[in-house]
Amino acid sequence: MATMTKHLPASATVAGATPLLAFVSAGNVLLGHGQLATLPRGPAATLGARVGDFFRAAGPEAVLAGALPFAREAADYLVQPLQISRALPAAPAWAPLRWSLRHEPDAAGYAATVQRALDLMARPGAEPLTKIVLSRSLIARAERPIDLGALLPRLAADPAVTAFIVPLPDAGGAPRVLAGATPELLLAKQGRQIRSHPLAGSARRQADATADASAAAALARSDKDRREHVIVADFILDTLAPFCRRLSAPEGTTLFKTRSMWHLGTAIEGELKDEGISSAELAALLHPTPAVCGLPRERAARLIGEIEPHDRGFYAGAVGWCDGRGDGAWHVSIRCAEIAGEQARLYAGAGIVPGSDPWAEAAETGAKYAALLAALGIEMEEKRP
Ligand SMILES: C=C(O[C@H]1C=CC=C(C(=O)O)[C@@H]1O)C(=O)O
Repeated sequence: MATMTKHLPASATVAGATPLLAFVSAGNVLLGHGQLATLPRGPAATLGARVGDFFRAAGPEAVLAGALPFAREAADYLVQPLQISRALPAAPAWAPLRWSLRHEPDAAGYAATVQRALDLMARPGAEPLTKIVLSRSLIARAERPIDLGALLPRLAADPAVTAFIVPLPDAGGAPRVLAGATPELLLAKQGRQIRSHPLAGSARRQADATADASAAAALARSDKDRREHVIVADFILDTLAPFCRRLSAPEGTTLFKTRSMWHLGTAIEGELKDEGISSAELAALLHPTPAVCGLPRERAARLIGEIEPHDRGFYAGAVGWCDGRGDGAWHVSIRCAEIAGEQARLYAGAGIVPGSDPWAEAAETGAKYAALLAALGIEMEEKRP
């Protein structure tokens, strides 16, 4: 049986201090304070077994929360908080920061990578690449450390997202967290009931109401975006079907909006055959879906590793929590940044299918930074040269 590491850091204190971890969505708050234990770390394929061992020892009331990295083979980081609270404490005021910004790559470099992927897709091969999600990152450096307690309510200002802050494993420098405002539910489980709400297919929101409605209507009609989306919804339905006695997407694909983006979304609901399977195990099976990786999954993941200039780390992974009954909620870790001290590394990706326009995809990734830019108080305008 896997062993647990237990330690009680000096910061293991009370509700009210900056939490160790947080999930905040409309009407739902889960804050974890202090770190009681760490789940032995491992790859996605062993998460279900490790979580099962953990709760057999820790009992049904315990909670594990944390992050799965993008790469299925890389080690996850889940912790058991010492204390849970369900209300947001009064937040410290946000003190505006001065920022220096560096793109990795910039829009032109990203568009060139997209073109490379499109060329690969056009080449006939034994294992055709149907979709790949390519990302880029933006390194933002402030003159002072970023105040996570003040950032959390700013991330949660949009009721359409789940704001989150989760600790990341020690990398030698300042303590690291992944903080974000994700709109995408990978998997939620309560008893036998499961839900997933994949998103793929995007358009930037517009300030003018008429232009905004036209952007949404164009997205709903877009063949490229619908193809991008259907691949994700079908992958999730196919992966979950063997575990379910009922599984459906009752409303079909609909438009979903955050404050900065329109998306195509599909609300999937199901009833498990065996409610004993944990939400963590199901999330680890689904992850990474073609909303962040591609199809076929292994080929897309390999190519992402080869052609993206940065390591995704915990971006485009999953963040969430699970209790001893297996209930829990796991979200796709997008619209997020890895934050350590005064630095935030923001990430944004876009799904590429035959017919994608490299510059339009670069603009889409620029738009997807908006949620984090607004929360961090960064003004950025990226112009096509
Ligand atoms: C990969 C990201 O978004 C995914 C989720 C929604 C829409 C997407 C798209 O239209 O490409 C992406 O699949 C990201 O925000 O970094």
